[in-house]
Amino acid sequence: MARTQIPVIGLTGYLGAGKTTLLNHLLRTPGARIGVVVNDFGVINVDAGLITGQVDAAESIAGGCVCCLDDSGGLDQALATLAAPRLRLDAIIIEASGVAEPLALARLIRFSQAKNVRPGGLIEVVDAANYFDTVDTHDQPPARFEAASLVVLNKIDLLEGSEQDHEAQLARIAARIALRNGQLPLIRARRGAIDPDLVFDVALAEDPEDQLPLGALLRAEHGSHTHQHAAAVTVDAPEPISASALVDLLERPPSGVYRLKGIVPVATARGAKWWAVNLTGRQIHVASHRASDRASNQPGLVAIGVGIDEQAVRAVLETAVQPSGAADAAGMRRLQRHARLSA
Ligand SMILES: Nc1nc2c(ncn2[C@@H]2O[C@H](COP(=O)(O)OP(=O)(O)OP(=O)(O)O)[C@@H](O)[C@H]2O)c(=O)[nH]1
Repeated sequence: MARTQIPVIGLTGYLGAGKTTLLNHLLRTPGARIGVVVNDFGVINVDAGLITGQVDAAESIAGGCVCCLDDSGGLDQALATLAAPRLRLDAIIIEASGVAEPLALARLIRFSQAKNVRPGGLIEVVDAANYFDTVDTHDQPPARFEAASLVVLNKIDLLEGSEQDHEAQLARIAARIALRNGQLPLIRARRGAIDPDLVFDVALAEDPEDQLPLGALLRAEHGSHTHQHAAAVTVDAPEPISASALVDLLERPPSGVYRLKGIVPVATARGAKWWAVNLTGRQIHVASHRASDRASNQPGLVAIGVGIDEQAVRAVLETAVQPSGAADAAGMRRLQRHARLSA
């Protein structure tokens, strides 16, 4: 699938929750080309020292181009540099410091003027073993969960008591988070080991030919991580579909689906028009898709999530991609509105 726009992913979380650990895990994704913004801009204070070493290591290990900026420019400048086509990055990750304000980071990403990038969601890392001593110490659960698109309940190896106790503790945390944001998907992790498929697509599945066999070793190590695997459900959409059905799907994705993406033909009064759609959490990004970008693309949709009911998700996707002969003016207006908000 063509990646005309690079997802910019914010990594937030209370001090010590495990953001750098999770970032380093993502940086070990075989074949991934990840740009990391390590910059101080306003409220975002990145612990550049910690990441720089890892980024250097990831660059030589993964064979991917991992960029590390330490200029004093703003976020847009950093994103514009990283989005240069020659870098062919799969994703750009911004690790915010523990004291950064996730809502401010979400806004900065959302309103970035940099070209060729799109918001890729905000991952909030939580120390599950110390949740009520760190991030959630007041009457109300913190507002940061309103900005997040995925919560990683990290450090589950440190939960105390029996397995039953663990489940009870995690359920208490989930209930608190739901008070702020009932839509937020939660996944559990040890040492930030989440499935990278939840976060970005890797264009390069193989090691480059001049690569040391280190890549294969790393892949083996990576495969041994005990993370919750993401499941993907794919449906084809060879015929033009209804704009309303597409927008309904994006606005109300099936339960557990964290990402939804694809390229689909939409029925209009002037024939089929192509659209690239991307959903991360509840964040919708749609853009009309040029014919020249289409040659290598299979029209269809892919839904990704952890612990999803694959059959139920497939049924919802199949309903959305039902061929539609008629143009649907009301649906097109909704789609165009999302496109304007995405621009
Ligand atoms: N036992 C355990 N330790 C973890 C886990 N994840 C991270 N850690 C440890 O927790 C400490 C903090 O992790 P970091 O990744 O540096 O956390 P951070 O959120 O980047 O921290 P700040 O940048 O200071 O906010 C480190 O010592 C990690 O090794 C986990 O799942 N289990």
